[in-house]
Amino acid sequence: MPGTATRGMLFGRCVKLLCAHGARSSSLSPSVAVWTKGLRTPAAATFTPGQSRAVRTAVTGKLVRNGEDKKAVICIEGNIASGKTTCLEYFSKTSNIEVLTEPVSKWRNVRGHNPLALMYQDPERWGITLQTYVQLTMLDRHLSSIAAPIRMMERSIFSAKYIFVENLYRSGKMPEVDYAVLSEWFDWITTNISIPVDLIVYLQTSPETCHERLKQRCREEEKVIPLEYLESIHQLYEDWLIKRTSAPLPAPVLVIPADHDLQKMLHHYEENREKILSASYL
Ligand SMILES: Nc1ncnc2c1ncn2[C@@H]1O[C@H](COP(=O)(O)OP(=O)(O)O)[C@@H](O)[C@H]1O
Ligand SMILES: O=c1ccn([C@H]2C[C@H](O)[C@@H](COP(=O)(O)O)O2)c(=O)[nH]1
Repeated sequence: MPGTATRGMLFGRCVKLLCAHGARSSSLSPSVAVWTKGLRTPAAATFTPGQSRAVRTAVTGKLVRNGEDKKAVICIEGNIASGKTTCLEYFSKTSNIEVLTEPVSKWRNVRGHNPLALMYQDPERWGITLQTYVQLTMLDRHLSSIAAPIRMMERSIFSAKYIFVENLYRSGKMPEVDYAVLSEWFDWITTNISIPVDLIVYLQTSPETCHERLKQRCREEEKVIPLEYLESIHQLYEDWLIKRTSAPLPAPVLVIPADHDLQKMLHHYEENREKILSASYL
């Protein structure tokens, strides 16, 4: 129909936009890899041996970043200050693993603005602003090219939506229209773009432990976080990853109790190393 963009055209435009942004922006990873829209029929695949970025197909019909879909993806999930960064730091010393921390520095400074601080000051006004940017930067993290065969990420686009957006909405701090717009974006992204996750490692802590560690870390924006906020986040994580009643699970879950002191946690990580890395054989 004249003047009406088809889903495919919109999709093509979105990819071009991503590429154009990557070419001139310093804040998101450059999107120079070849992208293909997975075909619905595997038999229709064209594959040229020897060309790692040749056209590949997927049975899902989703956009696939060539080559990256073969790599194992492990997401470390948990409450604020549960020890995710510390865990990633530990595994960063392992060859074959590339760790991708949460892009918190971007959330604290986007072109001179601090949406993280604004959200904590006035969630009703700035919740959508922060979470829109979180969604974009997490998507960028999921789609970035890495050299290593195993990608270990701090959180995911899924927890941004299922935990943080959900928490703002359910606590009455996000207007319904903001929630609807964010949900439309999230649904479009997850319907049209392949975001594979092979394993979720859940660092399970009590909200009290996180509150203590949060105070110890002393991040300026987070000084206003009360224990009740961490309790809500904890409950949402438990519903998603343990009770499995709230939202779809993108991958199997490995639970690691994480209230212990640092020494014991490092020991637990070592004990679970094989289980975690076996995600790369899946
Ligand atoms: N097992 C632990 N015991 C005590 N303190 C810890 C432990 N793990 C991390 N910390 C400290 O708690 C704070 C939050 O840890 P961090 O790894 O930054 O959490 P996250 O990335 O989940 O927000 C940091 O100051 C860190 O040094
Ligand atoms: O979707 C999100 C993800 C994170 N945040 C906030 C929560 C914390 O204040 C920081 C970073 O979290 P860490 O657990 O310390 O890594 O970002 C959010 O508001 N929305």
